[in-house]
Amino acid sequence: MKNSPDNTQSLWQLLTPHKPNRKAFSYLVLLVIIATGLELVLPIYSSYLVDSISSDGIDHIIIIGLVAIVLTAAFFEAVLGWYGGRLGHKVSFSLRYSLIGRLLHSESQSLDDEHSAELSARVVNDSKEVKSVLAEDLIGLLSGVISLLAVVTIMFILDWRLTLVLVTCVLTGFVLITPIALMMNNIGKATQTAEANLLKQVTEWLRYGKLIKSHNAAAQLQRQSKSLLDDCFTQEMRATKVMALIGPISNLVLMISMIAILAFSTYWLKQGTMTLGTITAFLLYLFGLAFPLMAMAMFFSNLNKAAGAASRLTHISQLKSEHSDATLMLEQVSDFSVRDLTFTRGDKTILNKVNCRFGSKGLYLLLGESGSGKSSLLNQFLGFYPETFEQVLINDKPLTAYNLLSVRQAFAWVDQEPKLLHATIRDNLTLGLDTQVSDEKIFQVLTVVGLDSWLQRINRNLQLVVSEQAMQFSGGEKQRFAIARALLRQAKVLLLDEPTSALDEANKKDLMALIRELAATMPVVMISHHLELMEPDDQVIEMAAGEVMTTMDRKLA
Ligand SMILES: Nc1ncnc2c1ncn2[C@@H]1O[C@H](COP(=O)(O)OP(=O)(O)OP(=O)(O)O)[C@@H](O)[C@H]1O
Repeated sequence: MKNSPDNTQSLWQLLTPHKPNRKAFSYLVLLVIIATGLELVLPIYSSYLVDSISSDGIDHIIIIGLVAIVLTAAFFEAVLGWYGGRLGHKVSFSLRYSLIGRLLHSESQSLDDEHSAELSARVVNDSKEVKSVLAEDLIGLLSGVISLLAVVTIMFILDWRLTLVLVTCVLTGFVLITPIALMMNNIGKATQTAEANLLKQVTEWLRYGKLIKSHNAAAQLQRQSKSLLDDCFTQEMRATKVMALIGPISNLVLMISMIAILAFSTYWLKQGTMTLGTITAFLLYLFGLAFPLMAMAMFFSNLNKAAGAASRLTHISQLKSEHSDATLMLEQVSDFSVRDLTFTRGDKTILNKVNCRFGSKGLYLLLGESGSGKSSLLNQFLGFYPETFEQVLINDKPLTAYNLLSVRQAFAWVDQEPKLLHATIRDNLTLGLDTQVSDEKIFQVLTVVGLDSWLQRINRNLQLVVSEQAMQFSGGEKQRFAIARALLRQAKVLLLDEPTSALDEANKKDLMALIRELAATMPVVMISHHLELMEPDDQVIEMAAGEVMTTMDRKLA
């Protein structure tokens, strides 16, 4: 993934559609002003309290006032934390929702070079960086700026000499801390990349757990994980070193400021040009300033991290979405074909000037050696490749004319290795269906595809979760299950990619009988390597090296 040249601009562009509305932002600013204001009132009130202590003690009303200010300040601080957090979480929700949508709706080829686990890590982790800069650091910055301006003004009114001392100390602290905090920028980006790599590898290894065990590769891969973990460790240690520097430097600046203020104020107190109350207020403001200053430094550091994350998320948010703005709905399929279709990937010509036509019913066998382009030809009808839409015709109209969703509703595709989601049997079977399907209908279809004994074995439990690793299906059962899923969609065309490859002779025969039954009412295009499956009425298309060699109604002798 490329980093865009201006990361901060990427962050802004990424957030623009998701940022809180003006009203919500105004409430946030109002809360910041109230909470910060109350915190600023406290030192002035304390100064007043100290100066009003006499040998008779102190007025109760003044103490009650102090408690009221402390409690109200605490209350508003809590409300601000809650409200700011909520705004940040909402932005994160909206951002993640749109990124997930973009990934799911993107043109399938745009993800060809990406790794799914890395993309997931981006959507989850990078958006977290963006959120924390909004939910936490932005509030810190706002209250920090307000505090700083207000405190310096109040102090200046209280005593300009001591203010000059304080401002000098604060500026020194800022000059020392900011460059160190900015070092976090590159570290943050490197940490995110290292973590995304780790997640990518671990996900892959867990997904193929049985392959790894069967190849005795567990120990080897665990050793490989060391270098990924080393990478994470190195970046995390760099961050820890920077943070370890920031803490003592802030403390040092705070201490020196305190000593300077105490020294000067004691001198001016002895001269009689300053009261004890003013000194109390200054010391409290000094403590109060430490947090906003740190928060401001953290904001700029985290802003850089978020901007780096945003440049990667922008890549996702700019993925090209599939075209589906055509309004013509595909209701019936009387024929479908490809005309002079050439399909390339990089330098490779996968399909070369292919012409073939399929009718409204019957079984079409797509034969050819491995790699001859059979699957690529079938995939053209599913609208995966916009560049060939004009050469793919349904009812003599190009694919561009049709609403893509209706095309995919009409063409059911059963993959060479049917994919089942980690979800219930019911959810797998009704994937993408808007209408409610009754249990009876599901049982009936499963029986039609010959899965009745399998159904008994799972106690007709449609809520059973299909596990990623457990073998709840044999190869043949999986194929049948995928065909049942296609039938439930009431598709008009069935595209089958080697459905018999995993089956023994008896199962192959049964499944072929089912396919032929279906082909009596609808077109079924089936990829196969097995010539012996052919029957007299089948139509055969033979492919070799991306070209159609023959299309014929082959009658067996
Ligand atoms: N997206 C792609 N990018 C690059 N090459 C591709 C892509 N899709 C297919 N190919 C290549 O095109 C060729 C044809 O692939 P295809 O899967 O269509 O063949 P096939 O006849 O169905 O093979 P098999 O019978 O083994 O399934 C293969 O060499 C494959 O590697």
